[in-house]
Amino acid sequence: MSVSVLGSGAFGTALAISLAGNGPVTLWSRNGDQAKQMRAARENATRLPSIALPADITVTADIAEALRAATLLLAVPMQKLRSALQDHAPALRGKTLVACCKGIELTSGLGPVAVIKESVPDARVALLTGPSFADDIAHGLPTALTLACEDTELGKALQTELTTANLRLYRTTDTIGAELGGALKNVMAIGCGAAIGAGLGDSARAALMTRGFAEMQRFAAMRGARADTLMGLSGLGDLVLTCSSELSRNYRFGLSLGLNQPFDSQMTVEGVATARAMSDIAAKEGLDMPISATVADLSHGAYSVTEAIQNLLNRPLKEE
Ligand SMILES: NC(=O)C1=CN([C@@H]2O[C@H](COP(=O)(O)OP(=O)(O)OC[C@H]3O[C@@H](n4cnc5c(N)ncnc54)[C@H](O)[C@@H]3O)[C@@H](O)[C@H]2O)C=CC1
Ligand SMILES: O=C(CO)COP(=O)(O)O
Repeated sequence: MSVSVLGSGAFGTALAISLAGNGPVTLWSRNGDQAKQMRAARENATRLPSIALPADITVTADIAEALRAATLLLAVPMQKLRSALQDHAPALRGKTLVACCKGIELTSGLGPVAVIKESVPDARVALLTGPSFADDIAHGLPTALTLACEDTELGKALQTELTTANLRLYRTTDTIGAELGGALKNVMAIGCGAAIGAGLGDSARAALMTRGFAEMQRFAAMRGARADTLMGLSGLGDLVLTCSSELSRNYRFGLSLGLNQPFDSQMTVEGVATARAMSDIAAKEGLDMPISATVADLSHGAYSVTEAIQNLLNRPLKEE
């Protein structure tokens, strides 16, 4: 089997670097100039500077070249996934499409697996998610991720194909639970970053992580996820990583809110749109999701971090 990665940002490039240890990989960029630069410099200077691209990676902007592979990893931001698929939908028919993005689509309220099924109905769909920074993967540091696929046999084949020397894949058939863990932890990471940025301390962060996890579990259960999936790498594992490391862009975005400092608008911060999508859905379903709603409002400048915390602290007392 052969693999291509569509999307040459931080995560797509890191996955290609890791997979090149297994054999040839094609890394596709929609930007011809960027592909040319990466081919010449053998690095992704904007997203993963100073990390060499192994010789087994072919960088291309020619989609036909990338689509020769049977397995395609889709490493684009969640809010861009549908348009990326629509651009090439006829050629994607029958392919195995592995979503590598984390989020809920704002316009539809759907996760990546459902968006792929709608956009390319006869594709074979899976999801790769879990705690991992692109930088760590690209440096060959040990990482464990979840490969989620409703079809057990396809899941096993992909687990074997996409496991590399330093990237160990676990398998589940619960795509809903796996994609919601990855999507919702970004919302909580923004909240935790904001709390730390505003000087509220590590105890406040622990409270936000724990009560945020309760919201993740509530939301995932409403969508039909298995409870144990949320306890695994794709849920709790990624929540812990993202809420506690400044390598996370969602966490750093939160920090900037707490510190009242500007943030680079070119940076992919998936939790902003997902917080909005998640709290809109929760409101419709009558689910209690105060932290998510607060993060959604905070991210759009509705109030300050201090006001947000006061709102959360002043809620009626309840059982844990
Ligand atoms: N960076 C990381 O450490 C990790 C990222 N992820 C997830 O991977 C996804 C992508 O994130 P990054 O690679 O970090 O973002 P990035 O901002 O570094 O790269 C995104 C890439 O997608 C491309 N793109 C955007 N719209 C496109 C379209 N319509 N068609 C084709 N390509 C398009 C951009 O040109 C860019 O190369 C996100 O959902 C993120 O949550 C998951 C795990 C780790
Ligand atoms: O998903 C990630 C870690 O698992 C990357 O987090 P950020 O998108 O916040 O950088």
